[in-house]
Amino acid sequence: MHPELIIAEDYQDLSRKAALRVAEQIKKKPTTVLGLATGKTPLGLYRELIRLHQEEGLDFSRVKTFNLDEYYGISSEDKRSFHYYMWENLFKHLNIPRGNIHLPDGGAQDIEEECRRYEEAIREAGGIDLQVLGIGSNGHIGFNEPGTEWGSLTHLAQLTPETIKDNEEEGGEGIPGFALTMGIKTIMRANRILLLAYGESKANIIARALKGPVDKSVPASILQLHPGLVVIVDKEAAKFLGSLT
Ligand SMILES: O=P(O)(O)OC[C@H]1O[C@](O)(CO)[C@@H](O)[C@@H]1O
Repeated sequence: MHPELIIAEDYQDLSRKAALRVAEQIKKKPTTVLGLATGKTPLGLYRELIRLHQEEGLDFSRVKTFNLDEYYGISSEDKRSFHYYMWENLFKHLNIPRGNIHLPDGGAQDIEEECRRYEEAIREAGGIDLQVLGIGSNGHIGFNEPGTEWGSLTHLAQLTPETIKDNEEEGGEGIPGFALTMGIKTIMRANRILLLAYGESKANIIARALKGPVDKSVPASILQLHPGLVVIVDKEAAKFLGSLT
């Protein structure tokens, strides 16, 4: 069946199952290039990866990472930045060399150049082996909001009021209105994609993304066309998936 759909008991189970997939990938290919996401959803996965590193010796010394996105107009030291989030929630707990970690630079002066540089860095690393993805309540992936072109590469995106509101609920007031994000095409180029979602609030959008028409109004719906898509959701987020299960 396509995509591979795994329904977890709860958030902890989802996080463990996702971490096992990431760990398997790293064991199979120690030089794995991971695509990483921020937001609430991957926090449990990151905690579990830290545990696997600390207790079971999962080795990140040759792993490379590329994050999906970063807010525009704030520095990487800013506590609202995804640099800060990633450092605090994952990187500082692992044995990954700093030089192997990549995020778009939201403080870059020349945006177009920064976007080109980011695409080039992904290409030079050999492309993304496994991309971890969450889904926004409006179906966005990375910061590719509804209407984004399927052929988009890394670019400056304007966030919708809905996304700003969601992210302020998580990250506090004053979230920038723009971000640098991998494009839909950048994401679709990954060899494998691990899409994660939990909770009732994601049930509707997950069903539209996986069972609805492939349409730009739901950016995540393009994932139906990805041959290496693995979806891990908890029971609540799976509520409307019906016949897919
Ligand atoms: O996991 P959350 O917090 O629901 O966020 C969903 C998605 O929204 C973003 O944070 C961007 O708004 C993505 O990076 C994330 O995957």
